[in-house]
Amino acid sequence: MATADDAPTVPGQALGGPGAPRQRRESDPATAAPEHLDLAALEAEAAALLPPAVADFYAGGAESETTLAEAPAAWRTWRLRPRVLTGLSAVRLRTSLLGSDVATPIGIAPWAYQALAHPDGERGSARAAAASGALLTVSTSASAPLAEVAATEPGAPKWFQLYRQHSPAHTDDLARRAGQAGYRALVLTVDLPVLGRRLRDVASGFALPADLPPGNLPTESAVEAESPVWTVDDIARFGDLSGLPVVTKGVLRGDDAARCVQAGAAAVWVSTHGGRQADPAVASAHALPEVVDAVGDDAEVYVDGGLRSGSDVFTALALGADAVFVGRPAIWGLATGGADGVSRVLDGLTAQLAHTMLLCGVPDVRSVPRDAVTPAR
Ligand SMILES: Cc1cc2nc3c(=O)[nH]c(=O)nc-3n(C[C@H](O)[C@H](O)[C@H](O)COP(=O)(O)O)c2cc1C
Ligand SMILES: CC(C)CC(=O)C(=O)O
Repeated sequence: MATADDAPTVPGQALGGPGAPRQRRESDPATAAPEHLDLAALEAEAAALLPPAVADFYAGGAESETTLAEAPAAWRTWRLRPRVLTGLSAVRLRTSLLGSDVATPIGIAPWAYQALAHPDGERGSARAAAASGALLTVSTSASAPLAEVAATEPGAPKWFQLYRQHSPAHTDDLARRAGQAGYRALVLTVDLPVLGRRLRDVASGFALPADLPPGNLPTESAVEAESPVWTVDDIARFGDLSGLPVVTKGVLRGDDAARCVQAGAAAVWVSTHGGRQADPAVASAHALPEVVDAVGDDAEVYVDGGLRSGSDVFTALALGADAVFVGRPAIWGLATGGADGVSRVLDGLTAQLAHTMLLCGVPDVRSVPRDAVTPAR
């Protein structure tokens, strides 16, 4: 429902109000109707299904995990200011991101090695994104080749996330191939000049299994294959190589955002990399307003990190984000239910967003007013 074109979202029908058909069991988070999405239960279910070291790799952050822990709480430092008596009975969820039409402003963040979570892997995420009308960002460190993921639901919009490789020729080749394969933007992840110190992985001895498909990487050790330093000149260079608009992911400061846009970035993506890089880093929810102010109308702004409910998403949109992305919720969906599990997460969060919009009297995801939220006192 929530992803239908301009179809109205009516609380009584679409959000499981009185008389709404109930097709799935409420007690099972993996099969619950979207409005009953229980991410905490899904997270626990995923952790129980996965080998402990893999579960820790997905769940973990860097250093003291302060940023990781604070991310969801930071969204909850904002409060909704519902507008009443608006007569609103339907909301619009559809929007456009760098010219691609999407049915929801909630996309899938790039995350590595998806075959470790479920055999559906990245192709499953691509099917889910297409089914939910959501944007998919595919990691350089995918466990499937970029062209194969692009060819899964080829009509659905996908972006390719680029890490710089040891070999400049390999990095250039990935950028070119991303453009040729039909990706619609190139996302340079700029917050990983070195890998964050992830103590859970040290403790567990996490290592990639020898039989994990190499995807886009020429060596057996994907993490060590990266030599990840970007400069601002790379924005124009990789835009030219790929023929794609460039997004810089991992920006937390207004001055950096302005530099990116000046250098030609079409969008800036506020992110702490899921608390896996600098720690303790400012929460995305607190960095977002500064970046939005610095960018103005010159580029799009996205955000990720700790978004776990429709009201979190609503807050991000009110603070000026054009779209949000989820990492771990998509991981939990894939681990517990493959492609269908990812779709349930996307549809559930989108349904929650629609619900919040109705409660707050906001008709359109493209224009959630800044004064729809206020700091908690
Ligand atoms: C297991 C895992 C793998 C990730 N792999 C990548 C990656 O390959 N490239 C990238 O740019 N970001 C990567 N990220 C960061 C995500 O894109 C995203 O910024 C983060 O997960 C958002 O926070 P959330 O998990 O709280 O939603 C990864 C995150 C996790 C948890
Ligand atoms: C290959 C890794 C660097 C993937 C990643 O971004 C992460 O684990 O956070």
